[in-house]
Amino acid sequence: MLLGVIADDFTGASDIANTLAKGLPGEGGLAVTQYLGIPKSPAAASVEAGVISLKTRSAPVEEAVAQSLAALEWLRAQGCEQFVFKYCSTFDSTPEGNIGPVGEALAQALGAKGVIACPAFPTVGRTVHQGYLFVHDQLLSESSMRHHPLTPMTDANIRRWLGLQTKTPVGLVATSTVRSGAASVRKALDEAAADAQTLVICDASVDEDLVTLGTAAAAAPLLTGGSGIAIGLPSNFIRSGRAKGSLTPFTGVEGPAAILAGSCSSATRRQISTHAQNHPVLALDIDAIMAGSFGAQEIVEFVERHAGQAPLVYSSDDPAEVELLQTRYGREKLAHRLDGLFADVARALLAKGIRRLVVAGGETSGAVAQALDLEALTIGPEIDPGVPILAEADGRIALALKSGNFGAPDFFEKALKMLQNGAEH
Ligand SMILES: Nc1ncnc2c1ncn2[C@@H]1O[C@H](COP(=O)(O)OP(=O)(O)O)[C@@H](O)[C@H]1O
Ligand SMILES: O=C(O)[C@@H](O)C(=O)COP(=O)(O)O
Repeated sequence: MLLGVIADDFTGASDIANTLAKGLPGEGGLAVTQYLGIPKSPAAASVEAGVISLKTRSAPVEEAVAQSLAALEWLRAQGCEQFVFKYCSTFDSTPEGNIGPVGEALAQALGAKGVIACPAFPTVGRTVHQGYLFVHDQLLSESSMRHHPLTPMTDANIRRWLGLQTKTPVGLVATSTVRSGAASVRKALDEAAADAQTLVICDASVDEDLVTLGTAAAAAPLLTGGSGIAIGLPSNFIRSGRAKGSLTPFTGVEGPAAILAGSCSSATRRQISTHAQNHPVLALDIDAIMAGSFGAQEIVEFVERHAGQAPLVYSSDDPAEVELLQTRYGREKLAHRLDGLFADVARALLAKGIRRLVVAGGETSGAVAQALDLEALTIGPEIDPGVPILAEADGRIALALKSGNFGAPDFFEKALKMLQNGAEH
């Protein structure tokens, strides 16, 4: 294994696995496997990039650090030469963490300073200018991310926000330096290192900026960022002859299907209303769930009753209702209960022979994937930017784990078709 990625949630892991598998146009990507948690056995010899999905984005800081270091150890034991810490393109974190503490702990373990920190993902509108993160034409703090149920993002100055989380000062490499080329970026990162800066926010607003950052970091032990930071990395390995440059084939999986959505993001809510126009949907009654009068069994019955019609079950709600429910039940208790419910539903559906499953939301996907006890998934074609098809090696089940904010309004129908037919939907 050449490249090891530690991702702080499961959808984010799919997102960067997709970037690495795709590579640059005309060059091909790396042979990527997404692991669900830290594997218990060694990786297959054919794997060039291993992406470990953790569920540490909203975990207590010490737990997130410990799990990330354990993932680093496993990847080191597989022979990785370089490591990436993948977090969200909207920098999902709180003033306590976990981007800062995990980034600093990994850097310390690898003896790295002047480490790139760049959440930019221009394809989906995430760009960084002078250390300020934009979501399309809005500052992060003016976007719908200010209402996120677990990590409300209220400051777009991510250098300042990250500074609240770190022990060492946070640097900045601005666009003017990035546009001067990889050598200038390298020099700026070396200067940052000499100045005791561990993490350095790097501006990027187009893919070419990210390729420049990737080239500048060809020999760096550690990079951190969104999936965009990986755009230039396969090239480093392919051009130096260390990787072949390949595309993973996927032929499709036939059989029962379902969609589960726990994401409350505006993109997911739009996808739910689009899907509801011509498919059966079940909106969960949260009060009934919290009272124990409605649960996994009723949900599975709904899915079975609508077999063949792409049934969708969702807990998603608008920010005002989410706030109300959180006040009523407590933010963590509610999220824990809903994540657990989706996990129970997924386990029951798998036992009943589900073959295609689409899940919306990072925390929700983490809970579901853990419940399904899947260890390693290969990466198939991209459904929408940042969301690939995932398949178990033995072909038992194909999945799409969709980041809350990703995907076009018709994502759910398109995803189920692609899980069935491969790239031809
Ligand atoms: N109606 C709801 N009210 C409050 N919290 C909810 C509701 N529905 C889902 N949640 C919780 O909100 C969180 C959404 O996070 P996540 O699944 O990561 O979605 P996203 O990818 O949009 O961030 C989950 O922990 C989920 O359990
Ligand atoms: O970087 C991104 O935006 C995604 O890969 C991601 O991590 C999104 O997380 P969720 O919205 O919690 O799924």
